[in-house]
Amino acid sequence: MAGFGIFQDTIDQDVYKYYADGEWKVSSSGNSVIILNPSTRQPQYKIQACTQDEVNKAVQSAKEAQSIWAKTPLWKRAETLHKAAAILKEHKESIAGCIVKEIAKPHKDAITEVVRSADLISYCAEEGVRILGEGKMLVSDSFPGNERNKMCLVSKIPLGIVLAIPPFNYPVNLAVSKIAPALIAGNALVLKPPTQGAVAGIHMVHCFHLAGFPKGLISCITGKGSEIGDFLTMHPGVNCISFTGGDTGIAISKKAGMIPLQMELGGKDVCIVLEDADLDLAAANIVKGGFSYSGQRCTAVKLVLVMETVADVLVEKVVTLMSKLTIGAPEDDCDITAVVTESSAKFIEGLVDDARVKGATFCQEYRREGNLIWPLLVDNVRPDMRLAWEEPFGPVVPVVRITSVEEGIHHCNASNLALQGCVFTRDINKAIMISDAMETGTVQINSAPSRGPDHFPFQGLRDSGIGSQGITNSINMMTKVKTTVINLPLPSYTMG
Ligand SMILES: NC(=O)C1=CN([C@@H]2O[C@H](COP(=O)(O)OP(=O)(O)OC[C@H]3O[C@@H](n4cnc5c(N)ncnc54)[C@H](OP(=O)(O)O)[C@@H]3O)[C@@H](O)[C@H]2O)C=CC1
Ligand SMILES: O=C(O)[C@H](O)COP(=O)(O)O
Repeated sequence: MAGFGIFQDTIDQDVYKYYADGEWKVSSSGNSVIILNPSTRQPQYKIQACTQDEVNKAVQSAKEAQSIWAKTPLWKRAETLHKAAAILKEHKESIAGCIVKEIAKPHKDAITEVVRSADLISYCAEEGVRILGEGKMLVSDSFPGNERNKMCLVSKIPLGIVLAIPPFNYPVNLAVSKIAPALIAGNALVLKPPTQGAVAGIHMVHCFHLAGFPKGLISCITGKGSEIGDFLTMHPGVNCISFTGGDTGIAISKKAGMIPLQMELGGKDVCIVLEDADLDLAAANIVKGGFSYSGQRCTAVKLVLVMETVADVLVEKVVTLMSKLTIGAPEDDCDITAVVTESSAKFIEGLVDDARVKGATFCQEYRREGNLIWPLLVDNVRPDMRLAWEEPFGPVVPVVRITSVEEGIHHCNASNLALQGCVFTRDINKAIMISDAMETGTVQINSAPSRGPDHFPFQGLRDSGIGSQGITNSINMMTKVKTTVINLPLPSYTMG
């Protein structure tokens, strides 16, 4: 249960503490932030509103801890990460319980998120041992005009302090996808968890605490992003920012200093369905891709672009499958649960109203109670409607009927968001050509967009991001290359 058993140090009366210098602490601000339960819209948890001074202190102790951690053998770093993974898995129920209450994720999906996160940490530890354990040696005589008198040893070194800012929808998984690569690479880590999801994040950080990392190496600074975010992202002590979220990331990238940035931002993932597609497969993927976690995934199917000739059949199949979705409480494992906040529900409603006024066809009656929105397929969406371009981040999927593949590709490439996309066809040659023409970070052929498995590269083009995630890419991104050149007095050739 949240805040009990091994987690009792994380809470002071009814306010969760923040974590710095190896200890759970109460903020000197005397202020807390209330987290509302999306389903009940009642206060569920309280977290500390940290001060700038507390950020400064956390950064200072991260700096000291990092120099110790950088001297810790790689196998030992990996061993400590494996330990954290095991503790996390052991406490999956408590952590999933927080996820259910804070972000209304269905219980079974919350459990999957925690287990997936533990596996990510372990995989990252193993991958780190492999890729950081080996370097490169270059010799000078491969470049014109040189003899073999210089040997260049290339290795990867830590950046220093990585600032991790994950979004609400995967408060554990998208936090560890930043924490584990940062740590295995020898960095210290400052986490600013999303407010909605912070308590799950605090429980997860406690698992790292119990695993025995040096004090100060990891900290968890809580508070509203709008209040403490700029101070953190512009902090001179931060050497790298790994951020996942919405347009906030664009603003951060403009304000941050000359440090590496990893930005995974929004998506408007299209699903192109051709005449020769397996329409049952496409329909099943549209429903799974569009409505899992009520559409609150950056990789959700956010626009169906279907050839007019098969549109009626596809829409009918999707509507039939949608009628089987259960709607209600995350505790009951319902498929569709309340969206994260009231402002999110209102935003989604605004998109739906716009489509209604402009003449789209509603395949179901629009229904909303509080933050709970019933799943909705909106057919005959046209490019002048907001739903054609904006991401609802909710259980609403628009359908645009197209008369040519080129029209679909054009729509996909005209969007400022370019995370993933998918294409359904039985013709692999067409699939490859369409995939090549789609200017997005990833194209899935005959399956809905998806980030995982977590070692696959994951990236967005245009406003969807900077850099690439995925375990290997994140480890590499959180290191810098260092070279040491051995200069010989005379050229030396092996066996020469
Ligand atoms: N590409 C991807 O992998 C993903 C993209 N997303 C995108 O994220 C959006 C929804 O997630 P959401 O959490 O609402 O996104 P936000 O961008 O609102 O928030 C993301 C994180 O940034 C923090 N934050 C807010 N303001 C600042 C600031 N000024 N400086 C620094 N940090 C700040 C938030 O904290 P706080 O909660 O305290 O405000 C939160 O931790 C959608 O657009 C979605 O597409 C979501 C998941 C994955
Ligand atoms: O945050 C998100 O929405 C993700 O990065 C998507 O992950 P998923 O495809 O595994 O749901």
